[in-house]
Amino acid sequence: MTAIEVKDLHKRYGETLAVDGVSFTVAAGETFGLVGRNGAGKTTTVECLLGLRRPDSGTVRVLGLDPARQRRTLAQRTGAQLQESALPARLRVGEALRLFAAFYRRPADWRRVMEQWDLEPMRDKAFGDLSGGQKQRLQLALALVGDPEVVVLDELTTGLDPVARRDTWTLIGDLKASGTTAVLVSHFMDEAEVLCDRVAVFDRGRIIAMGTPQELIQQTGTNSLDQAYIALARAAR
Ligand SMILES: Nc1ncnc2c1ncn2[C@@H]1O[C@H](COP(=O)(O)OP(=O)(O)OP(=O)(O)O)[C@@H](O)[C@H]1O
Repeated sequence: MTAIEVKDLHKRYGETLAVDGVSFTVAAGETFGLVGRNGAGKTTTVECLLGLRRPDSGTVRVLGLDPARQRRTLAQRTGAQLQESALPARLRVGEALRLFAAFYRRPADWRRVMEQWDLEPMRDKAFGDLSGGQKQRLQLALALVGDPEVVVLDELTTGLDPVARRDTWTLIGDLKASGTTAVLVSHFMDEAEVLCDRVAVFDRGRIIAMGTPQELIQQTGTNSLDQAYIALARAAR
């Protein structure tokens, strides 16, 4: 079953062509990675998946719905952690999780999610007083508290310490085992290699390569996704 279908997506901001004919599908239960240089169009693409931006042209379907027209219905079935999203500074960790859970008709147990993401010790701490990595962990927990069928995680482990990063990989592994479809945007190729079933490499608004990490490694005659990515990015210049 297909969870996400993107066909010939175009999005322009004034003079900037941010997304220039992107197409891909993500199967239900798949973990799909979007990698590529700064400004390559990854965030714009995921914002179109979530209905936060309206495509100029092309088709986007998530769980069979059009995000631009059915955003509220879709929001019940999706979760998202986006770059630089902020919460009110005084909102406490426990309150944020309880509040977000209440947005959903069938949420996960927010207390359990709080424990999973190691947020229990800072339950009564205000968002504004959290460290960068703690904020990031809270954002990830909030993305998952609705027990979504599709989750979009933009820069999954940016700002996390090495231990929190590995813990996050384990939790994403659990998510995968539970059958959740995940779209990960990442600049860490080691992470994409371990977590993603398939990866799309973005460059200047286009997908220049797509496949399993192993396929991309073989295609470029390299030994890791990191090396494969660098070879692909250089060849595209
Ligand atoms: N709201 C906006 N207004 C104008 N231009 C924008 C806007 N958002 C993004 N852009 C431009 O669109 C292009 C694609 O940006 P986008 O954020 O989608 O890239 P990205 O691949 O997610 O980058 P990064 O890895 O740096 O997060 C960039 O050239 C960016 O400057």
